[in-house]
Amino acid sequence: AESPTGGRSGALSPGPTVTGEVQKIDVNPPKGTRDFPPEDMRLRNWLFNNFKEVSRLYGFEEIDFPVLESEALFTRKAGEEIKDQLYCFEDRGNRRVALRPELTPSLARLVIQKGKSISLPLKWFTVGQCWRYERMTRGRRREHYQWNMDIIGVPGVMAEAELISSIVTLFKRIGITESDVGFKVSSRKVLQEVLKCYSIPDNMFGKVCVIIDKIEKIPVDEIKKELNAVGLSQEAIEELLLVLSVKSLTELEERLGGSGEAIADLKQLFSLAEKFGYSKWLQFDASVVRGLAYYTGIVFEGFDREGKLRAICGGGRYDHLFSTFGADDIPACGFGFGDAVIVELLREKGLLPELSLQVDNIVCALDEELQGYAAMAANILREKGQSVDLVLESKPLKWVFKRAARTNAERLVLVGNSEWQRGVVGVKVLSTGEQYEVKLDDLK
Ligand SMILES: CC(=O)Nc1cnc2ccccc2c1
Repeated sequence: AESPTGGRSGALSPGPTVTGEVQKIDVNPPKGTRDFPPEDMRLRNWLFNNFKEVSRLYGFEEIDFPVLESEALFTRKAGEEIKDQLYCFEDRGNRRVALRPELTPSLARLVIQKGKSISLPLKWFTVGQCWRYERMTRGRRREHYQWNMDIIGVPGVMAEAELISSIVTLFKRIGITESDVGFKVSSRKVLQEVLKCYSIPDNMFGKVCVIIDKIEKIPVDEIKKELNAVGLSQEAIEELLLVLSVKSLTELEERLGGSGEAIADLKQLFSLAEKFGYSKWLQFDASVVRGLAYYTGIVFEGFDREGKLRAICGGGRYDHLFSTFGADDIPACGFGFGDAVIVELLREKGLLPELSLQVDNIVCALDEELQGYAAMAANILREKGQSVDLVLESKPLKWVFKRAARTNAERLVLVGNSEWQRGVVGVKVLSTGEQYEVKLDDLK
């Protein structure tokens, strides 16, 4: 790297400048963010490739959109934490923008943008980085990656059943079973039916759900206070909390009566779970509401049965998100699956995969003037689809063997003078120690 005064210098320590010492930069990533050096990147790719393979198995199409969005996409007025922690700012064009805290609003924006030109149902997925800005306190991460799968245009709970099935498939692929995790399932229509009895206006629904989602995070008195503050009567609050503590569908039916949509949806979902073969993974839990204001129906979250970790994934139906963006409503449901909790779970269960760097060949010239021939050998191997780590400077053989061991190279290909004269190269199979010479063209 050229230092400002043209002297040679290492990559990180620019030489002295004309005006004096240059301040050494901070080599750590910004607060709350992570780097992915090779080893971490191998684990991330392993996880994301599983996400993508499951999406393919379910016939979903991959989409993407900018990490930067108009702030307006996320300014819902339901007291959500995701809005309080929005990573937003004014750009140089004085536009209010935000680093997306979730992916669903972008997906809805794209669906609306595509409008009539797309035929429903849509099955779209993406894996994207999401951001939040928390005051320096909690030292929590400010970014994570989420796998999202969404089905747009299917009103029936077959869509939710299909989505949960895809998550079960993911879990099985990475070695997680129903003894490790489960899904808590409920429907926000339960809350809706209760609130309707107390003539709570619809626009309060999202707010009430966001408050109730905190039921296991803050004291119940605080919940009552917040519910009271948004206008719920004492009686409504008591009834609500009672319904949320219901432990079974049967009990719920007794309480709500068997005619409501909530019961019908949940019964159908549990019977479909039977057919999909993942009944053992599901349990009804009336207290599950999820913290996003736009859910309107079935909601679910994946949890670890030891109860040590935060929700692994979560999702549900959001039939009115599109109208909040000024478009006609389209029935929709989806889920988000983060990249953090699942890794903690795999670590706990000793299921983290051993992913080592692997290269098929290390190719090395035995002396300087043979570099070009080493490049030719590398070229031939690469054209055959073989990976080659080409030694780019003249190095002692000891160094080459050390590197071959570190990179788990399959073979060492040595380009030597006398061999080259005879049109061959030396090959050493590192796992067996077998050595042989071979014509360049016969290298395979
Ligand atoms: C465990 C974890 O990293 N959670 C996390 C980290 N970053 C986020 C960023 C935006 C929204 C949710 C987020 C959640």
